[in-house]
Amino acid sequence: MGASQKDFENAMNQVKLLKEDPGNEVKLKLYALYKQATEGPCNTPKPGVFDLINKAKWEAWNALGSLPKETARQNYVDLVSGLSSSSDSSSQAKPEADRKQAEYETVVMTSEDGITKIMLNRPAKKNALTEQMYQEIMLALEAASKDDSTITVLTGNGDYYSSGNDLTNFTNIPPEGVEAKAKNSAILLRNFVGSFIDFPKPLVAVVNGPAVGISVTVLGLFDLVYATDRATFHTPFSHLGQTPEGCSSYTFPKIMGPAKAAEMLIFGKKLTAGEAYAQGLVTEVFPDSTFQKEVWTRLKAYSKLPQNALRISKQIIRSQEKEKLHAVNAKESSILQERWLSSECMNAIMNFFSQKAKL
Ligand SMILES: CCCCCC/C=C/C(=O)SCCNC(=O)CCNC(=O)[C@H](O)C(C)(C)COP(=O)(O)OP(=O)(O)OC[C@H]1O[C@@H](n2cnc3c(N)ncnc32)[C@H](O)[C@@H]1OP(=O)(O)O
Repeated sequence: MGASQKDFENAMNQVKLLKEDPGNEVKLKLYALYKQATEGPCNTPKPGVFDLINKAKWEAWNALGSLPKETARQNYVDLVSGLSSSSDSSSQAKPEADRKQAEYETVVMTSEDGITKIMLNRPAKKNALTEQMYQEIMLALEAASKDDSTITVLTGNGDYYSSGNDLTNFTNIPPEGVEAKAKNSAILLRNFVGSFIDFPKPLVAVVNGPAVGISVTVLGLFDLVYATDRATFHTPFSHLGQTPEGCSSYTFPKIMGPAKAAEMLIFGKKLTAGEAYAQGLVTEVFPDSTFQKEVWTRLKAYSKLPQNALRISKQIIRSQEKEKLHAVNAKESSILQERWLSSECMNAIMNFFSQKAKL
């Protein structure tokens, strides 16, 4: 079977994460394969002789002749995969501990006692999610889905679980790049949430402090949510001129009923950990002083349960509504793509940075 649209989109995102410049020749190949995969054979007039860069790009695309779109997509994915592994090869010589860490800059991934822990690691910024961080979480989830651990945990370093989307993701964009930015962000969002929908093993959120925005909404896709009593749950989408994501427009009304979901998702009501527990978003709340000890003791016991039974049970539950979740995710992402272009949203983000509107 050839590369899927999702493999192709993942490969496009991986290109942005390459640590080393792959050089002009490879960049031209990537460009040509991308055009062929998305538009088919070269269909534009040859640029003039002095337009050197566009001429080189055109020639690379044109050289692919009538290569089918699907083959171009597969070749693009293969080329990126080769680049990613060769850019990792320098780290492969390093000791095991170093190697694991070298792959990620914004998360820390560790595996012990049958539990893989993915820890968001920008404590000074309250673990706000940059584009790099979305990518690294997806890569970490992919790795966790294939490792030999039984349970996967997402948690935060420092006093916050996460303050949600890093609002700098939407700053310093030149006017002519705004639409492309919204489109790429919607693709990234859809892939990010998709990796939670598809995650095959039991997934646990260890909510070590306040959670905001997308870090709250995706909780509806976890199997267990353990929270410290210091945690709060806040989805200030309307304040930001935005709309719900993370499948919360579907999962929250199911979990807590439409009235309580509306309070959170439309009116931005911030819940305490106790309220989130009462509404079914949180599995259990622990006193902050014993939170880490109690949670990890519990998870270590769970991780000794038969691995396949856990995984299969999760998959039976998820399979009932996987298709629905993907459809909701696609819709929410496409609505947000429009929202990000609105003056309501742009003004709210500017306000945050001018310190007028801390939420
Ligand atoms: C690819 C795109 C996908 C998009 C998906 C859609 C997602 C939507 C959402 O997640 S919406 C929610 C967005 N988040 C917020 O609106 C939270 C904004 N932050 C705050 O309101 C506050 O920072 C706080 C309440 C989280 C914490 O307040 P406080 O305790 O007073 O700390 P500071 O504000 O001083 O924060 C310390 C430091 O961190 C920076 N920071 C915190 N959160 C964010 C953020 N979300 N984006 C960017 N930067 C953030 C803050 O600016 C401070 O930086 P500084 O020390 O001043 O350099």
